[in-house]
Amino acid sequence: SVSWCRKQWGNRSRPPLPPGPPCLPILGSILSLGDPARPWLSFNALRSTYGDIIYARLLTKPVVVVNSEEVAKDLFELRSTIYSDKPQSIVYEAFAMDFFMSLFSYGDRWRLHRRIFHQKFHQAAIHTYHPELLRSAHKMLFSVLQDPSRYTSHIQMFTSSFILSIVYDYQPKSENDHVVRITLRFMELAMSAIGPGATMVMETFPFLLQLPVWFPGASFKRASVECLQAGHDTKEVPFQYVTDRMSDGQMPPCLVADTMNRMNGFENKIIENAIKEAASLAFGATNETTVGTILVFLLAMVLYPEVQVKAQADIDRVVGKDRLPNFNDRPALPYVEAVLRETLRWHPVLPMGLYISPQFELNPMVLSGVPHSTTTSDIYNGYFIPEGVVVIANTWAMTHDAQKYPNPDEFKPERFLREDGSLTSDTMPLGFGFGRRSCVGRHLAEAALWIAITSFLATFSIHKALDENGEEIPVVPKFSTGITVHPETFPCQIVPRFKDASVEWLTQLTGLVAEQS
Ligand code: HEM
Repeated sequence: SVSWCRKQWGNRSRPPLPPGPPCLPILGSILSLGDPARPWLSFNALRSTYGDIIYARLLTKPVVVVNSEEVAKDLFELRSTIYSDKPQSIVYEAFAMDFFMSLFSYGDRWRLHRRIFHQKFHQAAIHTYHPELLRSAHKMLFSVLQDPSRYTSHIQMFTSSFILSIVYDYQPKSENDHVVRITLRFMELAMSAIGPGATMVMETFPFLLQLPVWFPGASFKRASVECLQAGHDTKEVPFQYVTDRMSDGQMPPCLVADTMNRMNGFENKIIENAIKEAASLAFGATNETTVGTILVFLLAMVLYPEVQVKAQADIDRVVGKDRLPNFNDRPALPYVEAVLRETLRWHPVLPMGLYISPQFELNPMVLSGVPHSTTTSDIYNGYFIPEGVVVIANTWAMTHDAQKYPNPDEFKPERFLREDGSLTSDTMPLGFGFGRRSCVGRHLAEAALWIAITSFLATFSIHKALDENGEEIPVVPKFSTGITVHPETFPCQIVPRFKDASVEWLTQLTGLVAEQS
C-alpha cells in the first residue's frame, strides 16, 4: 500500500517522484502528518527524513511540498513558466470566488488583473497612500484609547478604513457601515462554504450544486445562492459608489476611478469588470492578512516585554513625546523595522495556505491562493514533478529554518540587525510568496503594518492582564486554524503610556476629532 499512490504516475522510463511519507489508498499520507490541522509543522518535521521537496497525497490530492527557500526559488522563480498556475475547483464559481485573482489560472485574465494591482501598488506608488494610512492609524488610536478591550475590532476597522479609502475613496464611519458589513458577510459565507468537509463533498458530488434550492438536502445549493448574492453586492455596491460620483463629474482619488480613466474602462466591459473584481479582492486580500499580522505583533509584545520597551525607547528617541510618528521617521527606526520583520517571520499568517480539519476532512483547495500547480511536467534534481500537481511552499519551514534563524520559535528582532544596529539585507519576503504569483500588495501591507505598530507603540503599552489578586494572568498562545492563522484573543491590558493621554490630547496630536462609536 505504501507505493499505492505513486503508481498513478508510475512509469519505469521516468525518474522517481520526490521522496515522501507512506501513502494509503484512501487517507493518502495524512496519518503521517501528526497534527493535520497544522500541516506546515508536520511537513517541517518530515524535512529531516525526506528533505526539502516532499511528495505526499492528502486524501485524493497529490501534492509536492517545498520546505526550503532555495528549492522555492528554483521552482517558482527560475522555472516560473511551469510553476505559476493555481489549482482549480468547481467550488470557486459556485461560491462567487471565481473573481479572486489569487486563484486564477496562469493566463490572460490573471495578467490583466495583476496589471491593475501592480499599477497602483508597486513599491514607488506606496507613498501616495501614506496620508491615508496615517489617518486610519490615528483613528485606531482613538478607538483603542476609548475602548481598549475591543482591540481586535479596532484593528479590523483600521484595515477596512485604509483599504476602502484607497480603492474606492470610501470612508467607513463605523463597524456597522454597510459596505464593511456587506464585504465581511460575503467573506464569512465564502469561508463557511469551504468549511470542513464541504469542499470535498461538493467536489466529489458536483450534482449537489445542480439541485434546486427547495430540494431537501440541497443545503450546499442554498449556501451557494446566498453566497453568489453576497459576492455580487460586494463587487457592485462600492463600485457603484465611485461610478455614480464619476458620472456627476467628480474624480474621486482612488484605484477604481483612476484605473477606469487610465484603461478606458468605461468603453470596455472586460476591463470594467476586471477593475470591479480587482477592487473587490483588494479588500479581501488585505483584511485577514493584515489584521492577523497585527494580532501576532500584539501577542509578541505581551510575551516579550523587553522588546516592547526597547522599541518604545527607540521611538521616544527619534520622535519625542510631543508628536506621533509618521512615515518620515521610518529610516531612523531600525529596531521597529526589525520588530516588523520578526513579526512576519515568527508567525506568518499564511504558513502554508492549506487546511485539513482534525476530522481529516480536507479543504483541498486551499482558498488562501497560496498553493500553485504545474502547467507541464518537469524534472527537478532528478525527481519527476507531474503535470497539474499542486505545489505548495511551506513558508513556515522557511521562516523557522534554524540554520538561518537560530532558535526560530523565539521572538528576537535582533536577528535582523547588525552589531552596529543597522538593518541586515533580509527584508523578510518569505511570507509573501515567490515568483510571478507573489503578493502584489506586499509593499502596501508593509507600510500599513509599520504605521499601525509604530503608532501603537508610541501611544500604548500592552501587558498581561491581572487577576483579582493582582497576579499576572499567563498568556498561552493559541492560534486559529483555517485559511489564515492568527492568534486567538488573549487576555491583556492596553494602557496609554502617558498620564495625560486623553481624547483631547490625541485630537491635538492628530488633528482628528474622535468619532462616536
Ligand atoms: C500581511 C499582509 C499580507 C500577506 C502576509 C500576504 C501574503 C500573500 C501570499 C502568501 C500570497 C500568495 C503568493 C503565491 O501564490 O505564491 C499573496 C497573494 C496575493 N496578495 Fe497578499 N498578502 C498580504 C497583504 C496583501 C494586500 C494588502 C493586498 C492588496 C492590496 C494583497 C493582494 C494580493 C493579491 C492580489 C495576491 C494574488 C497575486 C497573484 O495571484 O498574482 N495582499 N499574498
